[in-house]
Amino acid sequence: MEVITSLEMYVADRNAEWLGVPRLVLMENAGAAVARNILKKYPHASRVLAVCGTGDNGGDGYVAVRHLHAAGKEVRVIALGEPREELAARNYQAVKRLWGVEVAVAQSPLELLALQDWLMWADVIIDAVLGTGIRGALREPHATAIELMNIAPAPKVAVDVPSGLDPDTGEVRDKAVKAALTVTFHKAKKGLLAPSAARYVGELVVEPIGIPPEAEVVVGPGDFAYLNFSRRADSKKGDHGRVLVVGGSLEYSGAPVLVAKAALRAGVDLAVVAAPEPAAYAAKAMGPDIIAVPLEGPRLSLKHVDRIASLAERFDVVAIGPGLGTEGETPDAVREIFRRLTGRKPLVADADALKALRGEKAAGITVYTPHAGEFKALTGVDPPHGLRERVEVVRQHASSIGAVILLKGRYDVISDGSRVKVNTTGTPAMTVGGTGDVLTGLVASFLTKTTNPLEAAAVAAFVNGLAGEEAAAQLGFHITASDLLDKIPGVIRKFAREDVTPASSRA
Ligand SMILES: NC(=O)C1=CN([C@@H]2O[C@H](COP(=O)(O)OP(=O)(O)OC[C@H]3O[C@@H](n4cnc5c(N)ncnc54)[C@H](O)[C@@H]3O)[C@@H](O)[C@H]2O)[C@@H](O)CC1
Ligand SMILES: [K+]
Repeated sequence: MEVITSLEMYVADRNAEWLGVPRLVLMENAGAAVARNILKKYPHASRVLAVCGTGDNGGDGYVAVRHLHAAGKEVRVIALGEPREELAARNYQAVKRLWGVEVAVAQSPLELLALQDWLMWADVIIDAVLGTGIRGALREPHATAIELMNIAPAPKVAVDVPSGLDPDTGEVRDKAVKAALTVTFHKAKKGLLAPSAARYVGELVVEPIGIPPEAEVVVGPGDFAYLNFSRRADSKKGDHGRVLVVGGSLEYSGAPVLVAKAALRAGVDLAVVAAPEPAAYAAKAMGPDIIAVPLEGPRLSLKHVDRIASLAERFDVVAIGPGLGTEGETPDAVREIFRRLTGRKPLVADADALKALRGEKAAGITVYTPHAGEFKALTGVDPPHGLRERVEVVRQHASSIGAVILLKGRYDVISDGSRVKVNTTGTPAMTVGGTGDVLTGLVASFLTKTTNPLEAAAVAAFVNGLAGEEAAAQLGFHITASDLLDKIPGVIRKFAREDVTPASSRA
């Protein structure tokens, strides 16, 4: 049986909406599936009681109530408060307009106890109190509701997850509904299959609710849930990421600057460019936001390796490649730096660095961001044109190298060797030079916001593509990579939760 975590489910749900399947439709399908299963399993039950929490699990419960009412059942509802979120609230209001459906709101254990005869009245009880949104120890009146449902003789049908059970681990901290039937949605929540969960879950039915399979592959707004953009009120400089960019040469000075600026725009505190002297001085001249460390000579060479390795100690992520070139000792120096750092420091390798890394194995958190030509240089293989074949080739090479590979293209393909994501944002206007450097900066920045490099790369590709789309909406095919930089904050703010959390209690 295929399983899914509650976080993966949250992501798929948001990405389904992005793909054009509204969440209200998913909720409708979920609630209808619960009703259908009740009618099938308990055809002779005539009285149904739904106990609904204030989240979307309760929302599913209200939908089920509508369908059972339409099927001619006598239905009552105990609401543990008025729903706060829009979708559940809409279904709650719709239930209140039904003729003959009695709704009682019980927000305390006492109010629930007064409704005990409703629990005894029912032939079937729908448990729509808590689903994948359960957090921490049970609060009231939820704890009492679970206890009273378990005392009632009628069989319980759990919506998605028996309330009180951890959907990811199957653990029951306090108490949980002992269901006769659990109707879960899309895929089995992981915790439902834990051996200890069996006595709560009862019979398990998995119902599709219209989430397209693409919603688990395509990068969308849901994927931001893997990244932490919040800041504590007592944050200090450096807490939100320090990125070291190793790039540039006599010939190229702009590339590492684009990487650093993109990382800053995406929300790191510090981005430092370590570059050969001519590129470092040019970088400094490119604006007050850039700190540059000059490396003696016109290009990266073996004599710089020690310096870079010790400098890297003070950073959270190292991005290497843009503008380095492939002349002289540079490829040897790249390989040496890579060997010293891989497994010890999260790394992003791009551009000329990729050409030097053929045959190298990566360890720890490492992301490669090749375009088709660099992929060939890195692996010896031309990426196939068909998406399915491309996905498979990227997955195989990611697995054998031990890195996340983000293959740029019309559709970006991202894999860590087992999982695969595909990004569809972007525009042909982005073929202009430098957009890949911006992407590298985004990946580096996002590696400071998650421990999941696949998702850091996936969200980076998504943001980069949308920044390009927004710039092109204004300037058409006349954008430059710098235009993307200005669009990054707006794109991130559209999708990320950027709240300020309370100061830590530690001094
Ligand atoms: N893909 C999805 O995520 C879908 C979710 N749906 C339903 O939505 C559910 C998830 O909805 P939500 O994220 O709103 O979460 P829930 O409805 O599971 O729970 C959140 C509510 O419970 C309260 N709560 C959380 N922990 C508590 C505790 N320990 N004690 C007391 N109260 C607590 C919260 O304050 C909030 O009101 C799923 O289980 C499923 O039933 C479906 O509508 C369709 C698709
Ligand atoms: K439930």
